[in-house]
Amino acid sequence: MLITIEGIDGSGKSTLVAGLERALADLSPLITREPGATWVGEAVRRSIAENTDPITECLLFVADHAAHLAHVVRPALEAGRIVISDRYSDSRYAYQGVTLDGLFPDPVGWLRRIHEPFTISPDLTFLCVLPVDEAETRLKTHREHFENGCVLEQVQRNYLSFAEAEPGRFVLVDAMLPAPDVCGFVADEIRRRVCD
Ligand SMILES: Nc1ncnc2c1ncn2[C@@H]1O[C@H](COP(=O)(O)OP(=O)(O)OP(=O)(O)O)[C@@H](O)[C@H]1O
Ligand SMILES: Cc1cn([C@H]2C[C@H](O)[C@@H](COP(=O)(O)O)O2)c(=O)[nH]c1=O
Repeated sequence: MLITIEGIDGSGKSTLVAGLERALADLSPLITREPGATWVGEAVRRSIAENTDPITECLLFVADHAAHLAHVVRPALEAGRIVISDRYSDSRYAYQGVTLDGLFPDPVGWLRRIHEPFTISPDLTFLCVLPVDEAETRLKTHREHFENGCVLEQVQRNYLSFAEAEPGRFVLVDAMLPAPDVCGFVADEIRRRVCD
């Protein structure tokens, strides 16, 4: 089973994933992330730090996804593991849907088409939803160029439209709740789906 955790920067994904690793220890899930589960993630981090042009950056994120699938996600799923990924393909559709906007028509459609031949769709996606001003307050210090209120508003709008289009896959998470409650809600939902 492939489970993904999505949401804007500062919405509590990493905190949630750390909590799930403890709460679901008996299920031995493989915990992973994008970008950064393979060496390609280092190139992605460099492109973010250097404010590379949006197409180069996007293709590096896609390369990171391909390497993540080949070397981490696919082998774990084939071994029967539950995989929980902090960000996955929906991050591309939501963020690069914004950064590529205006460069050519329908960037989200293009992103979906280039993923479709090789990606594995998640079985379940938890979308952490948080007002952008609260996310900005939580981020406080280090900011990447995506961590700009205006960009994050558009990214969150994209995410919510994806959730509306695929209600069977997406579960909305109220990220304003205290961290232990967020984790408890998601862990219960995962256990319920695993037992179904
Ligand atoms: N439910 C919560 N309530 C209040 N603060 C929280 C909650 N969850 C996380 N935080 C705090 O908010 C900040 C951002 O959380 P976290 O790093 O988990 O977000 P993230 O979505 O992984 O961010 P990014 O995408 O930028 O890596 C951290 O300081 C964390 O301690
Ligand atoms: C996977 C992915 C990520 N991003 C953006 C989102 C964040 O601002 C940064 C780094 O992610 P982190 O969770 O804060 O470590 O990259 C993106 O634009 N597109 C993607 O596909």
